[in-house]
Amino acid sequence: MTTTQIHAGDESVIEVTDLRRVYGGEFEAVRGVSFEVGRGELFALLGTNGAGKTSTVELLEGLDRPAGGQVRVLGHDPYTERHLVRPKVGVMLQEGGFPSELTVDETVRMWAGATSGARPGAEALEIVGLAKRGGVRVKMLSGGEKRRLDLALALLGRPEMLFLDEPTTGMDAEGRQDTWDLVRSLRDAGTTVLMTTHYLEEAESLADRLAIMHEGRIAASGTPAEVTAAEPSRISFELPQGYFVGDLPPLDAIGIVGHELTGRTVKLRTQHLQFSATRLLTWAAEQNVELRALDVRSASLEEAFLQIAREARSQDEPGRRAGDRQKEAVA
Ligand SMILES: Nc1ncnc2c1ncn2[C@@H]1O[C@H](COP(=O)(O)OP(=O)(O)OP(=O)(O)O)[C@@H](O)[C@H]1O
Repeated sequence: MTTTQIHAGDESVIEVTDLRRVYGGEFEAVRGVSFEVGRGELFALLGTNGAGKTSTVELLEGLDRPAGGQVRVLGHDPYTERHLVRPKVGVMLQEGGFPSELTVDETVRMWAGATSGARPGAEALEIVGLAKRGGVRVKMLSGGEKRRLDLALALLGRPEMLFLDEPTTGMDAEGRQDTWDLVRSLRDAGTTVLMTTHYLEEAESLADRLAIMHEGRIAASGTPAEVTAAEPSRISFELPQGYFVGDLPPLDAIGIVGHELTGRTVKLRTQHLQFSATRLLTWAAEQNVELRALDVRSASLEEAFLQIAREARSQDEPGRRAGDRQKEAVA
């Protein structure tokens, strides 16, 4: 899928049109990105390292003037009308950067002083599960706890719109799950959320819609189901004793677009999972054989992401032959 424009529902909280960002007058980190985020939606921006996610989000936060294109957040230009946008927006940056000698309580108080209509600090700490850590110096917090503190600060102003830049980096599995529950509950309460993440499972679990960036452009976009639907599903099993791959029904006739044999384990890829699996199981029943270690699954977002990244890279290398790309797709 290579959609470059993403449409939100009825009311757009974020509208990005042909956005560009250039560093040092020559390096174009964001090269014509367009998408919309609707009110109450959770939108995830994914991408390879250096794809331009942070560069894009910083423009949405009004930290720089775009080199080209347009950004509207809550109906305003976040750079020239920052004073109108900032009070309604919560931002959790990748690096919080608050003084590490202060305690958690002192940090929250300091931040609340600079936030209009701030909720009580204790309430923000309670929401993120840091209520009992108020007296601890920031430098003594674990990486995951620091991310929770970042989130508490972003929530102080009861934001309509929340920017989360890699919100669960450094958290253990439980902390990550708690943060996911929290982000979901904020979204369910009507907060619009735009997050970047390296964890594809996080995007798959949380995002209503997402975009995958590669080298400054959107390479794929849609709901997690739409993005993964374009990728082949997998069927794997152990070849029954005494059988060879050639004994299976003709693979192209049952919708298989790629196969691999490792020892006796067969891995098949198909765009028509139900059709291929039914034909294969019918064959097994007719042969009266059991397909041991049978595993049938749709593509995960991770597989879709890796494939999109591979395709994007191969398009960057026009000298590569189409056959090479096919081999990679089968692997
Ligand atoms: N201040 C800067 N000056 C020059 N180049 C920059 C600057 N900030 C980022 N870049 C470059 O712009 C590109 C996009 O960077 P950006 O941080 O937006 O990517 P990202 O998708 O957020 O990456 P990551 O997943 O690694 O955080 C990278 O090539 C990066 O090296």
